[in-house]
Order: sequence, then structure tokens, then C-alpha cells
Amino acid sequence: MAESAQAPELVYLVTGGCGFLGEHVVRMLLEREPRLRELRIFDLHLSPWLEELKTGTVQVTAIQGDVTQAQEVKAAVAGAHVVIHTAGLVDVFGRASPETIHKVNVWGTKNVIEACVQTGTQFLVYTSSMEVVGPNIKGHPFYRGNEDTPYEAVHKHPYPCSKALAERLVLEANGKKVRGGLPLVTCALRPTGIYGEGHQIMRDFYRQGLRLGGRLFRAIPASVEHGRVYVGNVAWMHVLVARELEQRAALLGGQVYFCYDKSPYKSYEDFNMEFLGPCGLRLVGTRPLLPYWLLVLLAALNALLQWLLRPLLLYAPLLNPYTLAVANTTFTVSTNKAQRHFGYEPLFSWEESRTRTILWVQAMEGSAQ
Ligand SMILES: NC(=O)C1=CN([C@@H]2O[C@H](COP(=O)(O)OP(=O)(O)OC[C@H]3O[C@@H](n4cnc5c(N)ncnc54)[C@H](O)[C@@H]3O)[C@@H](O)[C@H]2O)C=CC1
Ligand SMILES: CC(C)CCC[C@@H](C)[C@H]1CC[C@H]2[C@@H]3[C@H](O)CC4=CC(=O)CC[C@]4(C)[C@H]3CC[C@]12C
Repeated sequence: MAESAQAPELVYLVTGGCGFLGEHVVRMLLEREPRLRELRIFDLHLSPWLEELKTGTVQVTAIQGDVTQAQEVKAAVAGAHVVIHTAGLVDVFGRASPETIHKVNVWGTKNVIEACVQTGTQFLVYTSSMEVVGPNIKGHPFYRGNEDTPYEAVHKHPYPCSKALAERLVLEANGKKVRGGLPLVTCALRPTGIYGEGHQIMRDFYRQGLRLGGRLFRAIPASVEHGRVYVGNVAWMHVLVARELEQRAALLGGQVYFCYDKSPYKSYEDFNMEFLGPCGLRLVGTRPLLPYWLLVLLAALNALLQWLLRPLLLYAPLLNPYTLAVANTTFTVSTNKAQRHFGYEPLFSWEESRTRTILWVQAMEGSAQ
């Protein structure tokens, strides 16, 4: 993949390319990867906006497929130079079964690795998550940690368990010989909580606030800091690391990188108010309105109701014991590893990330503006 002024020659595949992050990766590649000849977008559900991308100079190939189906993955990977594997089942609310989460996130990743090996694709970037580290079930804080900070990573919930297993598979595959005899070069990016245009949970909070007459009620102390990163910067990091994997294979291969930018350290709710505030919502209370023990009880009640109602309907509220524990445990990163290893600098400043997100919320149907 040497830099050249020749005609674009590279074929990229983005799995999960129609998801929240995947869409940003796809658009970023089209904007900022001049060596791209073909961009393959592989997803279980193809989005209508893909059509508008097909009018440009890069060949955009939409592939409806399932990462759990080895043959579908292999067919999509064959001939690609780089795979960016963002597809995953992001579920911490109990919507999907633990088996399904494992199947999509772990087997799906296995299939992607195997497809690279069998077809001769040499470069694989995996979207991991901060959740492979923590917060752990003991609620230990991870304060301004980096990739080398010791932390007792103990997982129970299917989602972080699956991401941790998948990440391990990706890292262990680094150096494996692919078809043709060259070594596979892999790395994993670990975003903290991603925000920005298209963020479903932000949308849910906004709609809930509108239903409650423009108010949200504080549930988590303002002192609990939660790491957040803008989706455009996460996408940029994927594009950049994918570009550098060949040139710096020895340094980047088998490595993990937290995704970071200049977004401020705040509690989950206070951070959301950076966007929802200018859109007309108010966060009521300087302290949590309910005592923590009551939230724990409500979360447990929600879990019980989910279990009892499962034969009849899907009850999956935002509050459950796991989400409460994550939201209530400080987890922030402070690192420059991506800058040192592959020259990453955030593409979007905090101000720009904030403005873009606010404009997106304001444009939402039923907006208070
Ligand atoms: N949203 C967040 O805050 C964070 C997300 N991540 C990771 O980033 C990745 C993308 O997450 P989001 O964009 O937030 O989720 P998303 O749900 O918006 O996107 C995931 C995409 O994967 C596709 N997909 C799911 N199952 C599939 C299957 N069996 N075969 C093919 N495609 C399938 C979905 O259709 C969707 O388009 C995931 O791997 C997630 O674990 C990591 C850290 C934070
Ligand atoms: C009402 C509750 C007290 C608070 C609800 C907020 C929660 C829904 C969210 C708080 C923290 C979020 C998670 C965090 O950002 C880390 C994540 C990383 C991922 O890889 C996937 C998403 C998530 C688990 C994210 C999910 C929502 C929260 C639990």
C-alpha cells in the first residue's frame, strides 16, 4: 500500500457500515482516503443513504450479509486489502439473548479473521470497546487511565464478555499467515462512550426529556466522570490506523488503542446536557433526586420485570443493574498512544464536535426548538 500518485487501487471493507459508527467510518473513508478504489459496506440491514454514495468516483458496493455466516463474510472479504470490522451487537439492555450477543460479536469476529486468512487479506482493524477493560463489576474507578494502566478487568455481562473475547481473538491473530504467505496485521481500537450525530441513546434521552416537559432528573452524582469521544474522531482514528497498518506493521500489529479526543470529563448526564441543554432541556437537581439504594432497587426490579415479562413482551428500559453500575463508576482515559504510534490528532475540536451534535439534535423530529 505504498503512497503513490497512481490511480486509486485499494479495496476496503467496512462491516457494520450502516451502523452509528460504521456510517461515519464509511463517509470518512470516502472523504479522506484518496487511494480508495472500491468501498464495500457489509451489514445485516442496508440503509437507504447508501444510494447517494454510489454517484461518486469510488465504487461503493453494498453487501447485505450476516457476520455469523462464514461463507457470506468470506465472499465479502475476498479481494479486500483492508477490513474495518465495526459490526457488532451493542446491547446492555437485555434486548438480545447472551447467546446471540456471543454469536454476533465473537463468532462473527472469528469469521472475519478466518476470511482474512483464507482469502489473503492482510490488514484488519477491529472496533473493540472501553468495556473490555471496565468498569468492572466491583465498581473500581479507572481515572485518566491509559492502555498500560493496571486494572482488574472482571466481566459478567454478555456484552463486555463478548467484546473482550473478540478483541483477544483479533490480537492473537496478528502475525498469522494469510493466503499467499504474508502475515496478518491486526489492531483493536477501544472507544469510550461514543456520541455525535446518529447516537440512539442521546435520541432516547432527548425524547424522554420532551415527554417530561423539557426536564430530565439527575440520577448520577456529578462527580462520577465518564469517558466520551466524538464519533467523527473515532471514525478518523479508524481511517488513520488502517492507512498506517502496512507502513508501521511491526509497531501497530497486535496493539490496542483507546479512542480519545478533547471532549471534557463529566458525568454521563452532565455531558449529555452539553447538547440537550442548548436544545431546550434542563437537568433538574444538583444532586441525584433518588438515593442510590433506591436506584439499585429500581434497577433490580426492572431486571426482574424483564425476566417475568419475557414470554409476553420485551421490557428493556435504560435502567438495569449493569447500566447503573457503568453510569455510576468513574471511567476516563488519558493517553497519547495513538498519537505516538500513528500520528493521530483529533480531526474535530470539542467545540466543533459539540456544535455538530447540537445541530443534529435540533434537527430531530419533534424538536423543542
Ligand atoms: N456506541 C458506543 O458507545 C460504542 C460502540 N462500540 C463498538 O462500536 C461498534 C459499532 O457500534 P455502534 O455503531 O454504536 O452500533 P450500531 O448498532 O449502530 O452498529 C452496529 C452495526 O452492525 C450491524 N450488525 C449487527 N449484527 C450484525 C450481523 N450479524 N452481521 C452484520 N452486521 C451486523 C448492525 O446492523 C449495525 O449497522 C460495535 O462493535 C460496538 O461494540 C465501542 C465502544 C462504544
Ligand atoms: C438511567 C441510568 C442511571 C443511566 C443510563 C445511562 C446508560 C444507559 C449509559 C451510561 C454509560 C453507557 C455505556 C458506556 O458509554 C460504555 C459503552 C460502551 C460500549 O461499547 C457500548 C455502549 C456502552 C455500554 C454505553 C451504554 C449506555 C450506558 C450504560
